[in-house]
Amino acid sequence: MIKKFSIIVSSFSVVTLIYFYYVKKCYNYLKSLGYDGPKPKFLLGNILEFVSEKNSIKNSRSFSHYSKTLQRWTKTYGKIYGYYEGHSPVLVLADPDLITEVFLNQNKLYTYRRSFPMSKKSSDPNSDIFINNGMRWLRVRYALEKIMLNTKNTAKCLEYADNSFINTFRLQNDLNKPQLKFNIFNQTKLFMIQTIFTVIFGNEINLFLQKKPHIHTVFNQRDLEDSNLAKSNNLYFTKMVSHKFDVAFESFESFSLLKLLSLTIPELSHVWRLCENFKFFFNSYFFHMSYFADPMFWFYSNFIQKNLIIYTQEQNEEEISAGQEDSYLNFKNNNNKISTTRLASQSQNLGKFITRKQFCYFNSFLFLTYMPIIKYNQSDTVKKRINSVSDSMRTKKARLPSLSTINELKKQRNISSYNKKLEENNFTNSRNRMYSIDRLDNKVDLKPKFITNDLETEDFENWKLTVNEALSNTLLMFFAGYETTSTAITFCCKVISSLPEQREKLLDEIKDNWHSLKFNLEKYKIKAIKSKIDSTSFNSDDDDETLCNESDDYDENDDVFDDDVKVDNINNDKDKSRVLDEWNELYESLENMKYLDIFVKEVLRMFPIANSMVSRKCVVDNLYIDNGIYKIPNGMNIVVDVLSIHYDALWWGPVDPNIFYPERFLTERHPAAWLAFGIGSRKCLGVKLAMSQIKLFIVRLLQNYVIDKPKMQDDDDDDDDDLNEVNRNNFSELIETKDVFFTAPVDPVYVSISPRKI
Ligand code: HEM
Repeated sequence: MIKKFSIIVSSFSVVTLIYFYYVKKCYNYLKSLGYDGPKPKFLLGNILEFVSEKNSIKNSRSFSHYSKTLQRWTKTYGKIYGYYEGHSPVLVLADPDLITEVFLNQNKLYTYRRSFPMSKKSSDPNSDIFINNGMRWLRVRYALEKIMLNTKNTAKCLEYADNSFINTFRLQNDLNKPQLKFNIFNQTKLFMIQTIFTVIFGNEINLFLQKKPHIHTVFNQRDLEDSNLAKSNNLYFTKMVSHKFDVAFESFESFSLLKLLSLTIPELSHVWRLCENFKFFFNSYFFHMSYFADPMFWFYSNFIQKNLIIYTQEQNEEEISAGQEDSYLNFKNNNNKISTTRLASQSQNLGKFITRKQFCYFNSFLFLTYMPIIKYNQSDTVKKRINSVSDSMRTKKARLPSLSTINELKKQRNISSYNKKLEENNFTNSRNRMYSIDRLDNKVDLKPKFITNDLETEDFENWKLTVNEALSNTLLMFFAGYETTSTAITFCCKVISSLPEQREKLLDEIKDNWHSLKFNLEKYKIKAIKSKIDSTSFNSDDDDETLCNESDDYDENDDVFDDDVKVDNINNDKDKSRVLDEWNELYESLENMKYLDIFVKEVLRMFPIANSMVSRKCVVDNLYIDNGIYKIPNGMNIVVDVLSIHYDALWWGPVDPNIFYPERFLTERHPAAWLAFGIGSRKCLGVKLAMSQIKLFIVRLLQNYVIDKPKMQDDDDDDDDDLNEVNRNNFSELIETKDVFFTAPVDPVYVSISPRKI
C-alpha cells in the first residue's frame, strides 16, 4: 500500500517537475522572437497586473483594469510587445499601421478571433459567431449580415427603440417631476432590455401596453384585457431581466479560482470546463440558490433548448396526429392548456421566482421567435446533421472569398433552383411562419434562405444557419448588444449633462431636423408627459425653451394608448410601406445629423467599450509585418491596445486627446485609429444598429427632457468646481471605468433630469 502510494507520489512529482520546467521554458518564447514586455511571474504570467492597485481603481476584486494595464505597458514597451496569460503568450499591437497590416491586409486569413481556455470550440454545434472561426464563421456572418446590415431593417428597429424609450421613461412615475440626482445607467439598461428583446427576439415586450394585441400568446383573453397587470408585468419583467443580467455580467467578469486555473494550466481546460458545469449543476440543483446566478447558461440550456424544443416536438406530434399541421401558432386550441401546464411544471425552479402569469408572458415571446425555426427544422436527418457540424476551415482558409465576391457570385447564379427546392418542401405557402424570426424586414420572402436543413456542404450556395446556430446567435446578439449599447448611451448622457456647449449644439441640430425627427413623437411623448406635468406643481426655470409647437393641438383627455390602434390596424401593404418609409426617413435624418454623429464617435473614442474584443489569432506560419521586422508565429493570440491609440496625439491631435472635442473627426484620420467597433472582416456586426439606437436615444432624450449636471442634496459647490476643472483639462477622468470584457462605469452615473416644457 505504502509502495503504491510512494509510486503515485513520485510519478506525480516527476510530471509536476517536467511541467514546471516546460512552463519556465515558455517564458523565453516572446524574448526569443524579439518581443519586449512585462516580466512574467511563474505560473501566473502577467495576469495579476490586471488586478493590481497600480491602476488606482477602487474595485480590485475583478479583472477590472484590462485596458488601463495595456495602456500602461504600451508607454513602457512601445507599439508592439508581448505578455503572458499563465504561460500562454499574447501579442499586443498599439499602432494603427501594424493593425492595418494584421487586421486588414491579411483579411482573408484573419477571420480567427483569439481563443480562451474555457470557451467553446468553433466546431461545437451550439457555438455562436463570436467563437466561430474560419469557414464556419464566414457562413454564419454572411447569413447574419444579410439581416443586420440592411438599412430597412435598421430603420424598422428604430420603431421598437422609439417605443422602448417612451415606455421605459413613461412608466417611471418619478420622471414626471425633476430629479436632481438620477442614475441614468439604470434607465439605459431598461431601455436596451426592452429594445433588444423586441428587435432580436422578434416579439414585442410591450405587447400588453396595446389594447388590441395583434399576435397570439399563451395568455387568455381575460388576462390581456387587464392592462394594469400588463403594465406591471412589463416593468417587472424588464427590471427582473435587467437585474439578472447585471448579476450575470458581474459573475462573468469576477475573479474565480477556476478562471485562474484555466489561465495558468490551460492544458487541463477540459477538466476546468467540467468543474464549471458541475459548479453550476451543484448550485442550481442541490441548493436552488443561484438558479439565476448565470442566466446566460440557464436561459439557453434549460429554457430554450430543453423546454422549447421538447414542447415544440410534442406540439408538432399532437398537431400532426390531429391533422392540423398549420395551427402551431394558434395557442387557443385545446392543446394549449395541457402544454403550458406541462411547461410550467417542467420549470419548477422558475416558478419560485415568478408567478404563473409572468411565466406565461415570458414564454410568449420565446414561442413566437423560435417555434417557426424549430418547427421547420424538425426531422431526424436534421438533428443528425446538426450534431455532425465540422469546421472545415483548416483546409480552406487560404481560399476564403471576400464577402463582396460571394455576393457577386451569388447574384450571378440562378437562385431559382433554391426557390424551387423551397416550393417542393411546401414552404412557400407558410412564409409567414418565418415572420417572427426576423420581423425587422417586411420582405419576408427572403427569410427562409437563412435557415437551412443542409449542412452537408459548406459551399456558399447553401450557407444558412442551422437551428442551433439560429438559437445561439440570437442569444449572442442579446449579450453583444445589451451591455455595450446601454453603457455607450450612459457615457453620452454623462457628457451631455457635463458640457453645456456641446449640449446646445446637439439641440440646435435637433431643431434644424425637427420635421423628419418628429415621427411618432406626438403619439407618445407629449400626451404622456404633459398630462402628468399639468397635474403636478412642477415649475422649472431652466426649461422654458420650447423646441417646437407643432404638437400643441393634442387632446389632453385622449387615452395615451388609443393611437396604437392606428399602427396595429395597418393591414394593407400600402399602409405598411408608408409606415416603413416614415421610419426610413427618421433613420436617414439621424444619419444626416453630422454633429450627433461626431459627438457619439468622440464619446466612444474617449470611452471605448469592447476593447478586449478586438483580437485575432494568427493561423498562418510565420507572418512577417512592418517590412519583415516582426515575426508572428502560427497560433499566437493578438490583442489591440485600443485606449493608447484612441488617446495618441499623433493620431488625434493637434487638440489634446484628453479634451472632449468632436470636431476632431472632421479631419481625416488613420482608418485604424478609431477602433470602438473593431476593424476588418470581423468588426462589430451590430455597428449600424448600435449607432442608430444611441443616436435615437439622445434625440428623444433631449426632445423630452432637460439634462444637466447632478445636483447634490446639500449643493456642494466645491464638488462642482472640481468637476468643471476635470471637464476642461482631462475629460477622460470624468467617469471612472473598469473593464474586463466590457468597459463600464465603476460608480452609478448621475445626471439631473426634468421633463422639458412643450
Ligand atoms: C456601442 C455598442 C457596441 C460596441 C462598442 C461594440 C463593439 C464591438 C467590438 C469592438 C467587437 C469586436 C470587433 C473586432 O474584433 O474587430 C464587436 C463584435 C461583435 N459585435 Fe458589437 N458592439 C456594440 C453593439 C453591438 C450590437 C448592438 C450587436 C448586435 C445586436 C453587436 C454584435 C456583435 C457581434 C455579433 C460581434 C462579433 C462579430 C464577429 O465575430 O464576426 N454589437 N462589437
